[in-house]
Amino acid sequence: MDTLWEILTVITILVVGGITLAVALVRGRRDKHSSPPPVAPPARETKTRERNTYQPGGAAKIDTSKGGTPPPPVSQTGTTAESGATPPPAAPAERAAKQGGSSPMAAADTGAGELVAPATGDPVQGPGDRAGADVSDGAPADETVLEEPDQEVIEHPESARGRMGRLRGRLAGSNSAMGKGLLGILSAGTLDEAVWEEVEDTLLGADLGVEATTELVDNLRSRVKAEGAPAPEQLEGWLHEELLKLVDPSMDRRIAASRVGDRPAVVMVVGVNGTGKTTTVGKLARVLVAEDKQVVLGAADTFRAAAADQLETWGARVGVPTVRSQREGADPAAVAFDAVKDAHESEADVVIIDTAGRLHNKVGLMDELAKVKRVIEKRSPIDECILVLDATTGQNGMRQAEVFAKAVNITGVALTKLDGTAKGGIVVLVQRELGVPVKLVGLGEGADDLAPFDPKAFVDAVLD
Ligand SMILES: Nc1nc2c(ncn2[C@@H]2O[C@H](COP(=O)(O)OP(=O)(O)OP(=O)(O)O)[C@@H](O)[C@H]2O)c(=O)[nH]1
Repeated sequence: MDTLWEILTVITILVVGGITLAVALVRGRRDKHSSPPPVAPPARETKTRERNTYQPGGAAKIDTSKGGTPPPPVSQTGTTAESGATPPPAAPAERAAKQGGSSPMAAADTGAGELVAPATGDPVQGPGDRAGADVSDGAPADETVLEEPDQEVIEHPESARGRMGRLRGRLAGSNSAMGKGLLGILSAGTLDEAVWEEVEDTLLGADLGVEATTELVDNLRSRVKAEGAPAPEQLEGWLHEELLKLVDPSMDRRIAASRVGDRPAVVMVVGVNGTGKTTTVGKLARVLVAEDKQVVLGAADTFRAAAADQLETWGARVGVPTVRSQREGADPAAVAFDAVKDAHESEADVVIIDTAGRLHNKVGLMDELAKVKRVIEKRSPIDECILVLDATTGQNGMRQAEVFAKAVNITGVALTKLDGTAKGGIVVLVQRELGVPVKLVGLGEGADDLAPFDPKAFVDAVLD
């Protein structure tokens, strides 16, 4: 009997133990399931960057085919861009490894030459020479952010088509004084030595430059000599022809803003501060958006924080993203590099890089621009380098142009503030001195007051 009890007790203990174990196991599992899940890294938000859907009415006038092999079809659904909040910056070391270069950039402050601010004539200066403090060449280390525009507030920029026609009044307003003056002098009576001198003075006063002035007057004199005293209309016709010859309609004024093979076109914009550089980049973005181009802006003017804000605002108005640094004084080459990278990844048509126009001194600025150029070229060739010149600055502007041309390979000029000067002859002077065409002209402060330069419309406006 005792044995029976013992067996029953053992069985009971085993059963109770088993049940307890089972309950504990079940609880344990439940607890495991109800515990908070491990914190997963935030999913990378991918944002579809939609193509700007604005369709310009009629054929756009600006020719953006330069350098562009026919663009491969770009997905209409757009391409992905990294989260708008945080950029995709690779770690500095990773970037350095990828890009190879590591030699520190030499300090650039040699104290040599200064650029002069166009409006004030003051030396342009800043708090320090950033180039001297830059990180290693080719290893951009500053964090950049991609500022995606708010798609709901997109403006529809005016098509470039016929802009110069609309803006002709502005051009004529200040420059037709020269044309009228010339026609007045030439039709006043006998074409003697005094008249030709007066013609020369008028042309020189319009910043045409000595060489072009002499050429134009010599040609006119030869025609008069060969064909006898002309009627005023004939003389006007000759003047028109000779001026047009000087402006040179044969120059290639296309802007490289179409995809080149399987990559975006890269446009770098340089110029002294105050010439209208950032404004021109913003206006150019609008021109390209009006032509249904997918544009990315790079705010590599990190010298002044407000410049990046200004650029971002221009971009946001037309749905164009801006790659920028939040830090004033960040490495501009890093920003430029990341902008080009973003444009590649988002399969944009073109990336436009705004650069600084002011540094401690000329040498520092030129070294920085040369570095920006070199670093961009580690990722992509530069297809266009546009120098922005203020038309009102005359010879000073020309000196600036020569300095910039030594640092970077200028491929075209944007001549701003032509609305506010009677010195339209600078178009000819710039082209001759630099050997590159004026491609764009700024004719006002309005958002759509930038026009592709049209030699005939220009000469018409001057002589009408
Ligand atoms: N009248 C006129 N004003 C212009 C034109 N283009 C630019 N401006 C004005 O010139 C001023 C300077 O323009 P910005 O674009 O800030 O010049 P910036 O060269 O970028 O100068 P920083 O940012 O200081 O380097 C602004 O007030 C513009 O509105 C133009 O074609 N005509």
